[in-house]
Amino acid sequence: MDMPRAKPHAVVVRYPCSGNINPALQLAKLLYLQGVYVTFVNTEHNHRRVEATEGAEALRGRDGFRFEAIPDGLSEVERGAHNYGLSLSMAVSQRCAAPLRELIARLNCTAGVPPVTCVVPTFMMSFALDVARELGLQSMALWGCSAGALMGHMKLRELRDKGYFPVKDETELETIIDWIPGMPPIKLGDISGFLRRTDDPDCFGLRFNESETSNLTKAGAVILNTFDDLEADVLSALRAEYPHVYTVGPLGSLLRHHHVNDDAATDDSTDLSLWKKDTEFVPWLDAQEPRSVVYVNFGSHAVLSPEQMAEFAWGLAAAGYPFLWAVREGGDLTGLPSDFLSEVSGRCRLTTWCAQEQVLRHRAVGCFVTHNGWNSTCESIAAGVPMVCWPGFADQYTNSKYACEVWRVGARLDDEVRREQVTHRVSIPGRWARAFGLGPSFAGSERAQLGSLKVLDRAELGKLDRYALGLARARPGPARWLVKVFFLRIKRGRID
Ligand SMILES: O=c1ccn([C@@H]2O[C@H](COP(=O)(O)OP(=O)(O)O[C@H]3O[C@H](CO)[C@@H](O)[C@H](O)[C@H]3O)[C@@H](O)[C@H]2O)c(=O)[nH]1
Repeated sequence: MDMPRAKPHAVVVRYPCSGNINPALQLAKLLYLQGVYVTFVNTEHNHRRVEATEGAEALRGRDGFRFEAIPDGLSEVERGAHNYGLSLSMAVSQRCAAPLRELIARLNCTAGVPPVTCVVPTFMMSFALDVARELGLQSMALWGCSAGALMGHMKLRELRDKGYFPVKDETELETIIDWIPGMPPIKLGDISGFLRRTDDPDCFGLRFNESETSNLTKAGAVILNTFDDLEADVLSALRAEYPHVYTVGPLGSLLRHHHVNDDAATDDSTDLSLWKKDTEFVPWLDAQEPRSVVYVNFGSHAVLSPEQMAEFAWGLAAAGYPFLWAVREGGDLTGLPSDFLSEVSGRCRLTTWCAQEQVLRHRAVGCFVTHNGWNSTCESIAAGVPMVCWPGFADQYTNSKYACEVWRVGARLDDEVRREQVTHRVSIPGRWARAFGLGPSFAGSERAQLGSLKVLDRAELGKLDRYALGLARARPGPARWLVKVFFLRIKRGRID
């Protein structure tokens, strides 16, 4: 008599920075909703942080979805050091393989838990791909950034070989690179923020990104949190070189689709955060005019100097719009000029770490001043909110380039931020909104100023979201792969 087949069991291992937590959890939850047993692995440090912000209950998991933790290999001295991010990358890549092996062995001996069949690491966790190969397991790597950023990263070695970097001075970052397949002509400095490191061309970050990108080819499949209609050209160029590249995004949209259609998905206990999420801004937002609020949030890594804080503060103040500004580090406002808060009293709401998707989807929000982390970029596009872009490192320059020049849903700030430019840029979407009758008034002369910025309206942008959802239901395309091929392959053990 045939024994019933055990459920496939995916171990999702995410890089321990906050930007990864949402897409990795969304993917894990989608796998779970497709009947895959999921173990979601945090580092012990982040596991404790999530417990502290969300409560132990949030990590309890449920039948078929468990949370586990492995050490990140970082000593407390290293954790407190200035270059914490680099030490973390080094420690994770060199010291986490053994704990992961032990975890998989323990899971395989746990009663009621099906044997592990697949390892799903996020980018920068390629040690997990080696562990999978060693144990004879399938593997898929989640690239949490855009296809454009992946193509740029894939070309780092070639750029080095062709002598484009190390750059001698910053003007060379303006060099236009027009030979990367599928990509529009792009400034060297927009291909990856790491190329901007003129002081240390051999920096660990750049080398690590280079090697981790080429290690992606060790995975049975590389899955991207994007969708074909957003990045058609670069995706087809990528697939010509790497046939195992698949699009599964926007993961947030797909999950929302499940929330609508699947009662089992409505319990959202896999939505976790490393910071306590502020939702107290909601009544304040409710009281604002439609599309009148400028939302400012530079994600989980950016640390602004006091001078940059002052330029943003006075630039926002002069624009005259109400604004919601996330100032991290436990609400440390020491960087803000002392007379600033009294100047903007009543139309400024400060927060620390907020429920960003909720903010972006609120009718009062008309513009997003962002660092262009990929998740923020996708969330803004899906919510139909135009962006004012101020990228700071890594893939954020590529995302900003696409947002401003390819999709034309954003306007870029200079690297050296100036208050006048902040005022001007955040005003564009506001004026544009009024032009379309969404705000109180429109002065005809302003239309000319809008000419250079073709911002789509919220309804048009919302189509992107709906289109992605449509694909999930019926149409051939990226989400079809997620829903059908991906899961069937995992279930049948045919990822190769
Ligand atoms: O107050 C906040 C701020 C952010 N978020 C969420 O946190 C995530 C932030 O992700 P992202 O916009 O990608 O920014 P980072 O955290 O800075 O992301 C890192 O990881 C990304 C890929 O996952 C890269 O694209 C970025 O360059 C890198 O900085 C998003 O889902 C936001 O909704 C909140 O919920 N509340």
